[in-house]
Amino acid sequence: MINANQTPIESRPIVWTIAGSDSGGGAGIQADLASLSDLDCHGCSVITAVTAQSSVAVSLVESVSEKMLLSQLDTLAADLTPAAIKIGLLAEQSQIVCLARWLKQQQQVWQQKGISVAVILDPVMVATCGDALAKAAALDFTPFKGLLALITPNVSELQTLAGKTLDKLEDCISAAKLLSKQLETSVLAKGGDYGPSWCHEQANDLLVCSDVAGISSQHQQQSFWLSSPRIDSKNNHGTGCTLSSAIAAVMAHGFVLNDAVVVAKAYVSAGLLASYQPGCGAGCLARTAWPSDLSLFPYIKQTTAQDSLPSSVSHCRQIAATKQAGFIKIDTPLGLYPVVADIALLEALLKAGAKTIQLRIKDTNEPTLEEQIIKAIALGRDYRARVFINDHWQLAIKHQAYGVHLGQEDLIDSNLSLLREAGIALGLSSHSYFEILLAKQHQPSYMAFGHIFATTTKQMPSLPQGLNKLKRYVSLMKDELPIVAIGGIDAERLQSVKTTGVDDIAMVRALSEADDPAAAFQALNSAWLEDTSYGTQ
Ligand SMILES: Cc1ncc(COP(=O)(O)OP(=O)(O)O)c(N)n1
Ligand SMILES: Cc1nc(C(=O)O)sc1CCOP(=O)(O)O
Ligand SMILES: [Mg+2]
Repeated sequence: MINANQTPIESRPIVWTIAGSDSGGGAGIQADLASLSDLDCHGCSVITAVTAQSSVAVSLVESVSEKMLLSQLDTLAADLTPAAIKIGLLAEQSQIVCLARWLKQQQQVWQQKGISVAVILDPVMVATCGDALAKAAALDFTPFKGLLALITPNVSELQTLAGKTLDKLEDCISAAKLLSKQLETSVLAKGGDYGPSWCHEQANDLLVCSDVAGISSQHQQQSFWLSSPRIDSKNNHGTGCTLSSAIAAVMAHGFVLNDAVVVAKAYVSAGLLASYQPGCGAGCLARTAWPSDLSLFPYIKQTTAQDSLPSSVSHCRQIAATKQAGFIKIDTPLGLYPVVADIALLEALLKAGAKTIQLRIKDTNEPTLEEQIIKAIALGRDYRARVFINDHWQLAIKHQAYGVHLGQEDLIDSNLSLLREAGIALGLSSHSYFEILLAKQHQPSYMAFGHIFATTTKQMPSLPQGLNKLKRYVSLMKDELPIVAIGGIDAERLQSVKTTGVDDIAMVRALSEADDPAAAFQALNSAWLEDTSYGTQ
């Protein structure tokens, strides 16, 4: 049965896996294709090597010939253009050189056609049972320099690539950053395997971002710890293959790299929780579809100058829970939420019945800024409405506003403790899974997801999210806190936004550019309220 969030079969993005065949079925091409299909993609395969493998041993590895490798690549390229590529086992150095050369040429062809293809490399060297898969002890991946979106070594692979042991946390961080520079790619250094002492308690992966397309400038060239509780399962054969193919799948659906990593991590956690053992050795992960259980997603912590590891996940979650106590919980719908740039429109919309409204004055040098904020807060009291002040959190505290709306960039210069102590409600913007997880850690009163459709109101670094992404975000956050959709929403699009199950909608131009904003508000508000009951959509 197809659920509401599934992509129709005919519009599934194509993802290639270039990897080895695992006759045991738990890893390699077999795990990749199962994951790709489970995540609503059409998987194509380029087999690099055939392995005679079970869950307990690798008996034989035979690489395919260069002719066969290239023939598979050319045949696929002529017909089945990928949205993303995952590369797994490359059994010998000559395959690395051959594939990198082919990829370099093909990327130029795709670029000329305006097609962008993210390539994820999982530098597989050893099978879970401990037997070697690749011919050389240390493969050299430098031919892939500049061709990858992400490389995903585990600790032992990172050690091999770095040419030294990485017992100390600082060494591991430096090695990941160095690899990122050497290959000009983002790096996900996986701590999931039970390796050095710093990755015992939980699965801590280090994401080093390098020129990631479509993410906030604030996260560019930064590093993040992604921490998940360690799932104590011996059935972990194919974990790395599943993770990297899931990252490719999520990117193929148009999500940015950082999102793909956190969704794939949640997918792997869910797969491990439901894992099974078909043979005598390590069993394999279950395929459990696109994850929407928030507890499976990692806790994110940006690395600091000290590069300290986050304390345990439960400790981080406890801190988040303590913070939650401060921010106001919104228990009646925000409804149709106008965002306005002046007091006259604010008053007209309050008169028309708006119960939530935001004053958004972007010019910090506006001489009447404080005066307008004072007036907006007073009008909110008169009309018993929730008035949110955009950006100017100090003035909001000074004049005791109901709420403040902040973007994630605004958080750098704001003091959330002061806002919490002042009893002020907080709305936070999010533009991706990654930002949602970060925003959630502050336990705001509501979250706004945008921009759903193209907007001219504001220059956005990200692409419009569209309804499919909004649906995924809503299924992740529904019942956690109120979710507002913003960006390009108007009378025509209102019903389609409603079908995503989002709680509330915010609008700028649909009201400010209407001939009669008050009448427009009333018409849009009635359309929004029609057949909508809070929390049960
Ligand atoms: C309801 C709502 N959602 C999103 C925003 C955008 O906030 P932010 O990202 O801080 O951008 P600016 O509005 O400050 O340009 C918002 N204001 N309101
Ligand atoms: C102010 C704002 N913030 C957005 C976000 O995605 O964070 S989109 C947006 C503008 C929304 O304006 P309109 O309704 O005119 O498209
Ligand atoms: Mg802002």
